[in-house]
Amino acid sequence: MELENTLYLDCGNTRAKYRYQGEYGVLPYAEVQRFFTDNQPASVVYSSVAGARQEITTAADSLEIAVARCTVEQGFGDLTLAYEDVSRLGVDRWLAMLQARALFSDDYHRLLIADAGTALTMDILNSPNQHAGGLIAPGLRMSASSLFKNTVDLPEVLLEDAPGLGIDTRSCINYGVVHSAVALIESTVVRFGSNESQLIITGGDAGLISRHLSMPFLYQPNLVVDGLYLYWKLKILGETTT
Ligand SMILES: Nc1ncnc2c1ncn2[C@@H]1O[C@H](COP(=O)(O)OP(=O)(O)O)[C@@H](O)[C@H]1O
Ligand SMILES: CC(C)(COP(=O)(O)O)[C@@H](O)C(=O)NCCC(=O)O
Ligand SMILES: [K+]
Repeated sequence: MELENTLYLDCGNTRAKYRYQGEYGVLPYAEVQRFFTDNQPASVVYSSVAGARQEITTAADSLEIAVARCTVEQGFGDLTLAYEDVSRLGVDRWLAMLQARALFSDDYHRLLIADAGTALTMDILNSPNQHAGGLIAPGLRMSASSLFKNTVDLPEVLLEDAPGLGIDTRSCINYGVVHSAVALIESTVVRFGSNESQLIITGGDAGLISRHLSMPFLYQPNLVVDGLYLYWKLKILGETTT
């Protein structure tokens, strides 16, 4: 499989993100077939937090495109994962860690990664090759919708920026949801970081959250899909050198 005409797809719980011929985008699952037909990638490499994705295998089969699926491997690239059963670790979290290490390969800091997608996850690398562990919390949209679903009187809120304390129900929900994520990220950095820590933030809600972070951070919108590209590059190079 070649690298550049390969379509890289990171499939999250909400939607897929792609990297193709150096470009990035969001791909709703309903549009996978059309995207494959229009672009005719030479091959597809994908990661998925929800098992095999039928939209991808069906579209690829119909156009005779080769497909490979990325799964978590303990020790890959010398990264030791904190999970005993690494098959339980979300592949998106793993790819984010692989890419974060690559970004700081020359100038190493303790790395803290926050991925604000459907769920909000964090992972901490104490040293380049050592995953210390992480956390999983509800994502912003999920938090807002759980308030709506589990109460009589709260409305469904479309999240937006939360500059100050709420002055009506919607703005109170907005503030509470956005700032609970901000507070979780900041407290995790304070607790598990060091003077040399680097916070990296990605995911669909990273923009909304990072506006309120009172500490330095690096925004990497394509962290996971770039990690998938890196994974595949290492896999291919590894395969050709052995
Ligand atoms: N246009 C959008 N469609 C869906 N989610 C969006 C959109 N814009 C922002 N979001 C937020 O981004 C989250 C999904 O982020 P994303 O990183 O794509 O998730 P995942 O990797 O879990 O599929 C949603 O839960 C929502 O809070
Ligand atoms: C925690 C997640 C739901 C996050 O998924 P996402 O928000 O990217 O859709 C996903 O990484 C997952 O299903 N993980 C498996 C459980 C674990 O990581 O322990
Ligand atoms: K996530």
